[in-house]
Amino acid sequence: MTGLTIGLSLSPTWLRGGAWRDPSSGIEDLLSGELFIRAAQLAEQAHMDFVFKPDALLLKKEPLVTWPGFTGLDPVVMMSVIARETHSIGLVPTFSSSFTQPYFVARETQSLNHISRGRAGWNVVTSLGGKDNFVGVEQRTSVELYQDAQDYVETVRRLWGSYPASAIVLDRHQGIFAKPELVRPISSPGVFDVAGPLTVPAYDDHPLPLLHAGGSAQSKHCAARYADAVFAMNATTESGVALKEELAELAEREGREPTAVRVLPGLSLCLASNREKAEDLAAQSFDSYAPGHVKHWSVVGTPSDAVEAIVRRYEAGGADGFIALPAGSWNSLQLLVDEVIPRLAELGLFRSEYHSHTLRGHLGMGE
Ligand SMILES: Cc1cc2nc3c(=O)[nH]c(=O)nc-3n(C[C@H](O)[C@H](O)[C@H](O)COP(=O)(O)O)c2cc1C
Repeated sequence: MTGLTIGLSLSPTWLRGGAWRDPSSGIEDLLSGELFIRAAQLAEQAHMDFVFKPDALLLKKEPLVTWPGFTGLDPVVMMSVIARETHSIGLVPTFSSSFTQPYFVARETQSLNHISRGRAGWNVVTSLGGKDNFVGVEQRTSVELYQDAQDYVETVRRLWGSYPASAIVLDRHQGIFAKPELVRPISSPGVFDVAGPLTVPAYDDHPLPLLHAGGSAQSKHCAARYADAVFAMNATTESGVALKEELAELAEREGREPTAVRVLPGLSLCLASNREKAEDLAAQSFDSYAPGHVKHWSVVGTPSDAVEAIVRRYEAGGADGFIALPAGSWNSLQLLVDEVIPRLAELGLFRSEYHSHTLRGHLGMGE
């Protein structure tokens, strides 16, 4: 595996704190999709691997006084709109394995994969919460949630394969649409008694790339078995190195390559043309919410500071890339796109153009 993997979080971190109050923030378009189309188009301009939509299935009322908090669109609806306004960038919505049904998730993600012509992935989470919004969901321990998550992912993968791409014939002359003999019901492991087949044929005969976000021992076992990348919270290089080593060992035990699971820490980037301005921006935008909110790896400084921090961590083996969480203002995202990523490309650590138009292709998993 060579080069960085870079994703952009479409949780508008750059509008946090007081930043949304700036007249040019675009906050009015938070729910029209325009805000995220603009961000995704910028990410595509920098040839990033994917945009990724975190999700919450509950709303906390208190933060709404000062900023949007969990206010936001449904991930697949948002990604479907973005798919029509972009051409190459990967699209990774978040779906919980704790509350929703595998059939539903298999169908949504495979539909997005068609609409985007092979650019969809899935961020698997066991969820921050939301149990009370779903009928018939029991309280489960972390161990049970992750056991279910593994069965869930397995079921979704089998559903994706239940109506293979090769079943579609489209022979106008003979009037044959598909080969029903290739369409098969599935057997589901564990608690998910799902028969299939799916109504949506597979876009191609590969499973969609999986991202996973979590931190526990169970999460790492789940990632080692199924994930192609993890969205991690590694504030320090040392913790990133340790996570990479642990996942490499666990992946090998699962019969996978030690490099199969990329470690992508969240990287909070509060950028400006000089350090003083960046510090001011950080002070303004981080002021109004709880201290310690940036638990993530964080750079407050110039684009050169960001390049240096990224190169240092990558070369120390503490990350395979990062998920950008721009902070402070739109300008942090603009500087990431205009200065940080082109510099990484000049250093040979990132692509300077797309060589593929699918997410699998960007991740070097074959077309
Ligand atoms: C970096 C990171 C990002 C996460 N993103 C989400 C998310 O978008 N939606 C969600 O419901 N849960 C999210 N979670 C929560 C996890 O799904 C999980 O429920 C939680 O971390 C507890 O599991 P753990 O003990 O394995 O960390 C995230 C967790 C981490 C560490």
